[in-house]
Amino acid sequence: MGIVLGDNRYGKAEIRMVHVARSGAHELADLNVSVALAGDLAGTHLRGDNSNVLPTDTQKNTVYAFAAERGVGEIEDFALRLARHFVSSQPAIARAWVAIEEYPWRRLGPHSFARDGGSVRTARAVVDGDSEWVLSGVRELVLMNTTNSEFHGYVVDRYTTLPPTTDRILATEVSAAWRHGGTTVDFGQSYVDAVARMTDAFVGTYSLALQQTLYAMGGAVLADAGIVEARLVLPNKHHFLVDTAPFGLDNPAAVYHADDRPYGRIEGTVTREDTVDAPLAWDGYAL
Ligand SMILES: O=c1[nH]c(=O)c2[nH]c(=O)[nH]c2[nH]1
Repeated sequence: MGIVLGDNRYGKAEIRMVHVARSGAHELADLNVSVALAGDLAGTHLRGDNSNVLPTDTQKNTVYAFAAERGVGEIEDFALRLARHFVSSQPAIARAWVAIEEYPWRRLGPHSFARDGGSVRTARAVVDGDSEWVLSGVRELVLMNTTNSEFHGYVVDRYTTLPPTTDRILATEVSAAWRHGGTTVDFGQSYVDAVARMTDAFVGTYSLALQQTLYAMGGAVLADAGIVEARLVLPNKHHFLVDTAPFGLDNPAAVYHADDRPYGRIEGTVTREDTVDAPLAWDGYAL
């Protein structure tokens, strides 16, 4: 029976780089950069012929060198520069994926910062020959509505114990990513707007299901005409009312147990009607 080499890619993962821009008040970029390359790499797999292999160590150095030469700027632009470089400078490399996470720091002074507990900004640039895609995203965006959430009308079978509710806590930790229609975008402003619109949609939706809230949040991201597709993963962070009757106490929707597992996991994609799918942009992307 013959054995055939299938899809493969390789690269340096999780390059933790901190860049300090020192003109005026210092600017901090705290990044986690991952590179993956694909192309004519059969030789290394089949024979250990590394003549087409740009070492992952060199890829790491390239990330540092690009930051040293021109700074970082918006993470989408930095990812694009890197992905274009690997494809254009390496004849054997046909495709590059560069993913970046940016950790938030709050300014305390001209050269002082506190690591923020807030959400992580993400970006991914994918270059395949002449085709390019850019994704932006957010994760660890934790949101809660303490009312305006109901859940009822669902299927009831012999295993159902969940009571219907007309008033519950709705809480989630948003992981979302969205695809831009182009590559020339003010990514910083676009990110701020997308997160604000998504958050407003969570706050403003009277929810009959987290699925309904997801669709509203995805649609809010697509209110930006430059964004063509949004994918969201919303864990339903269940809050169960504690039974205080054994203590002779009322619990009028005040004391909850915040359960961490198991959780409902609601996933969805929202696209413009006329959008062409971009499977390579999302290939291997885990929200
Ligand atoms: O918003 C919800 N969607 C569900 O699909 C679901 N299932 C469940 O048990 N609780 C909820 N809540």
